[in-house]
Amino acid sequence: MTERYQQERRERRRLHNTLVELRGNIRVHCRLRPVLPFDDEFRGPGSQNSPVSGAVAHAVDDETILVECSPPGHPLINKTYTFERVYGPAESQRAVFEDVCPLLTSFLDGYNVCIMAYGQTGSGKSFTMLGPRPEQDLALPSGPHGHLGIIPRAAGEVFRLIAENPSWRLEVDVSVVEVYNNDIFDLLAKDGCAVVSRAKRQVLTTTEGKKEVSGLTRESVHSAVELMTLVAAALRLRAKQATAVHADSSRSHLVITVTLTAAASSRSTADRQSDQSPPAELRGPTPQRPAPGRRPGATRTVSSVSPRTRGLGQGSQGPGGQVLSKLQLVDLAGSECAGVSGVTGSALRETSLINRSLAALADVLGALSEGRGHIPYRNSTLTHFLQDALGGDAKLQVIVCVSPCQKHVAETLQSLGFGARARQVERGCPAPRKPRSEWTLRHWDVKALISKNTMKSWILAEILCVAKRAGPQSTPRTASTSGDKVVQAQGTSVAAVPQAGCSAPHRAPTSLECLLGVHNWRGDSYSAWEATGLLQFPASPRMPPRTHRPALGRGEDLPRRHCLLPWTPPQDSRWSLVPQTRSL
Ligand SMILES: Nc1ncnc2c1ncn2[C@@H]1O[C@H](COP(=O)(O)OP(=O)(O)OP(=O)(O)O)[C@@H](O)[C@H]1O
Repeated sequence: MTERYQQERRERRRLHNTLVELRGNIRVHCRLRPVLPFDDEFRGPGSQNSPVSGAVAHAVDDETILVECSPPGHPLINKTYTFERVYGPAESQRAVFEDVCPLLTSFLDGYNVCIMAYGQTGSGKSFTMLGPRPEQDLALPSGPHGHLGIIPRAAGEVFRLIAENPSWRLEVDVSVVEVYNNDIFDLLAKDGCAVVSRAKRQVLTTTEGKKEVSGLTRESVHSAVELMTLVAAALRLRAKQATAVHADSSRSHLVITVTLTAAASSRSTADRQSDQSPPAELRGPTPQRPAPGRRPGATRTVSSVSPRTRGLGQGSQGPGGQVLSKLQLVDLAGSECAGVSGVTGSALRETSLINRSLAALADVLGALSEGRGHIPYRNSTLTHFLQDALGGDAKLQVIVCVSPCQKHVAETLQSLGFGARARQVERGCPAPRKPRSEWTLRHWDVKALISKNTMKSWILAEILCVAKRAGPQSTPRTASTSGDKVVQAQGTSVAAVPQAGCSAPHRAPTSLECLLGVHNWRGDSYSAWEATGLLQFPASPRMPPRTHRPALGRGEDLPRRHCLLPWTPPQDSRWSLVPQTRSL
């Protein structure tokens, strides 16, 4: 019984996440840290009767958090908040990572992804993102994984996914910056003696309107250990300060950006042109092997010259340097009440600038959730820098970290309010960076297609159903056939995606060509679908009568009822997916 209940909960959550994604919402998870020894001194009188000593915030279930206390001289607080996922104090780092792990598959699929931890000082942001004291442990990804945070696990997962597909030819670069006192510092920059030093940088806008940091150092990495070694070195430069709340408080926002680029290929142009099949992610050398002309650990710098006339992928990176996707991992500085943290002097100024930048972040989310015309990204360097992730096409995951203690209840309520507001934001469906002709049909791509193509959504929904039945973890393999990229999910082909430049006049269009409007719906479209062998009506008569078929031009839209109502489908005539017999 309990197992069935858990199963249904999981299914409900999965469906909810799908909905969140379809609506373009920001996913928000909440993590409640345990009461820790350093909290003892903050235990308040209103929390004495709490089931967990000193705790006033409780994870009621895996979607709900309750804050309940009666601070002296204040009205009773009894508030619940719901998030896509709530982690209780006993939940492991692994559990947190497992929920964000699918985003890394999206990153490899060509989506921009941003994972961000938000919360008050000492609430567990760095613990969640990095793990305990990562700057002291250089061998993170290969060491015991018990307490590793999201960043080292993500590094391991990215390289694991790449290694799973030896035909992919990618380069992975990493940059690390901190936003400190409203300025950006490059934590991988080296001085004249090749010693890593902090160098001040600026946010610029590229020709495509994207935000980039000028002159930013990007180090090429070929393994998770290499990546984490750089991160650990950068962390030693990050601004820290002991406060009354947290002895090791970060005073800056840390942003680690992992960039996936198509590496320059050693093959001739003719060779490349004769290769019909590879999607964008298959170009260039494998990440384990350095690209021709690039040594391991090579540094590249984003040019600061004429940022408006030079995109990130051009000029500084050579012909193979097309940026495919970016993964931003953000450990924000903690909000804090100066009275509680007891800071003075320069630390007080830091606190004020941290709070101001976090307030600017909340303002941006507020403006986005209300659909305002003007979004105040430029009110702070942090929001200006993260503009693409917040309002752009990135899949954004926010993890709100909270303390269970009564002393921090005001900050906890503020953080939970921030998370609730972030959940209200509705953006466009995240778009992959790759050209449409190179899309690989995957779980998320189909959903993007559904939202763009209402006419065919019912058919796409069928495809999605089959893809889902194969399981969210299934990674479809791609292969080349005569001009089509066939996508497999656990041995069942779900659709064929047209490749660029293969629209031979007499060739039967593939199902997805029809779905995408590449081929119009006149004439033989239905039988053409059958001819592909990918989608078919199992029962006879197979097609709607000609008079009832939609006569539409390319790209025209048709409400679903026109397809379905005039024609009564024969019994059991749902579109079925035919197992692919071609060898892949
Ligand atoms: N879930 C947890 N389990 C065990 N210990 C935790 C957990 N979360 C946080 N801690 C511990 O609490 C302390 C504060 O956590 P952390 O450094 O991550 O806070 P923070 O939110 O990053 O603070 P700041 O913003 O001031 O840097 C650390 O000693 C950390 O190891």
